[in-house]
Amino acid sequence: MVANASEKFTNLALKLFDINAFKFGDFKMKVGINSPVYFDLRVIISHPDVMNTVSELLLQFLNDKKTSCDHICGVPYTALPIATLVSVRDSKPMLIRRKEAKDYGTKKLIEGKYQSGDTCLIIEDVVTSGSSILETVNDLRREGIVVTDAIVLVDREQGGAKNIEQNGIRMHSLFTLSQLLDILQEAGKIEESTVKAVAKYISTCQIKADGSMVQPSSKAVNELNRLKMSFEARSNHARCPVAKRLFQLMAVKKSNLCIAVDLPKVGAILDLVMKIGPHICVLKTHIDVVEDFNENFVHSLVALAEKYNFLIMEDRKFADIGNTVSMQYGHGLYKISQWADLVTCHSLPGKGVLDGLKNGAVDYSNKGVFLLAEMSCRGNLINEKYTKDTMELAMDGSNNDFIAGIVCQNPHVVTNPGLIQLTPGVQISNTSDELSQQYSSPQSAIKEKGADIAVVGRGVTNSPNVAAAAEEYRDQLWSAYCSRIESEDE
Ligand SMILES: O=c1ccn([C@@H]2O[C@H](COP(=O)(O)O)[C@@H](O)[C@H]2O)c(=O)[nH]1
Repeated sequence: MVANASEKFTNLALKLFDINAFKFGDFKMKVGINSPVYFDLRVIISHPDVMNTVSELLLQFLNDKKTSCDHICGVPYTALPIATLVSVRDSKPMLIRRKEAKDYGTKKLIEGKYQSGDTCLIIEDVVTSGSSILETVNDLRREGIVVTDAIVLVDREQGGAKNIEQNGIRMHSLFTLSQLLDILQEAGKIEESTVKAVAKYISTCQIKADGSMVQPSSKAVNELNRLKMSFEARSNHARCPVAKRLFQLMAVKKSNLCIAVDLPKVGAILDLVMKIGPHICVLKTHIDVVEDFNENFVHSLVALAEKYNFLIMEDRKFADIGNTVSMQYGHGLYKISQWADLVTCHSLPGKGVLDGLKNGAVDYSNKGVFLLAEMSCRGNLINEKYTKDTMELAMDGSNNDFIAGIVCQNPHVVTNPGLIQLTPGVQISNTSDELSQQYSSPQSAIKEKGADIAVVGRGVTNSPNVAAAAEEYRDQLWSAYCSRIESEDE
């Protein structure tokens, strides 16, 4: 069946969300204020079907508006490929505005064949203040080219249209931010609280063409800053059912403590879990260090998890091709998928590792994954690009019902309030061990590193009184979380 125009718009909006062309959370903007919504339409060049639809809808929109022109010019850089497609579809010659004039040859700023008095339509991906459009318009006008209209894919509704119109240019948009929010909410992709948070931000954060705020005194608050949100509120933003459950469990139990039970004997593990169970939200295992593993052990562990209301995470750090990971997760001696609510996984193999995990679970709707974006040990080889690419994988629309959170060490990695930051390397009395592990205090893990859940291993398991130690860590971590969400500072 062929989609009608309105279905095409809706489908495009949903597809843009799924490919991460825009996201919700806490993002630093050019104007210096953090925004709850961020557009990155550069990603669409990796999706020819999206490029095709965008150019088709732009052309249709322009024809409907009867906007005529001699040339088309995209604002560099993101809009350049879009403008190229529209130019080809419409058989309309293109102009390219260089960001800097060449310092050799023709030294031209505007490339393409034109004459003074020709008309040109501007194409842009996203408009905030409109300053990028105006820079392009000014250079075209200096060459005598007449510009009266600009079309953008998304208008963030932060004053750009007005700023551009004050310079004699009509601005058209395929989508306004409000329209996108409506479509996403209608499709169940975002919550009402997200829509409200964005609307509040937009109304307080109108921007002039020079980048300054219209009302500099008004405090634009980003209500989607996860570091300031309660776990209850964040449970509404979780796309992964296990993450939702974990947020709620943490709020009810007032615990953001995960204990790593890296002990070799099942008896010792079960004995410890009975003592620490009341204080933890997650119990983390390394099942392959257990010397006397047997099926009864995992049954007992699951029973204790039910009794004390915590989730079980197997820190397997899967890192192989999908087929191998599928077997490691669902089969073998440990049959991890049968008893662990959560597992950890390296992003190194890419999407295939997640597909493998999904394949290895009988029903992955009650399972979740924490992706490793950073590690706690000194000298680890993870760099910024790896961390960023890991987050792209985590945010991919096809995985977000399976990704419960991220293992990392700094507060800027997780921007989405629906994802949980898990931070290992926490101890009160030591700052390192002899094998490169690095520790921070419970307060520093929560308030400086941005942890939602802190992982404590030997800090508890080596204590002569594990129950008291667990209680101490739990109290310190929970009060650091309460003070983080209550404090006024950014
Ligand atoms: O970057 C990472 C990832 C995982 N871990 C795991 O956490 C615990 C830490 O134990 P401690 O005794 O508190 O050092 C352990 O199970 C690691 O495998 C990590 O430390 N760092």
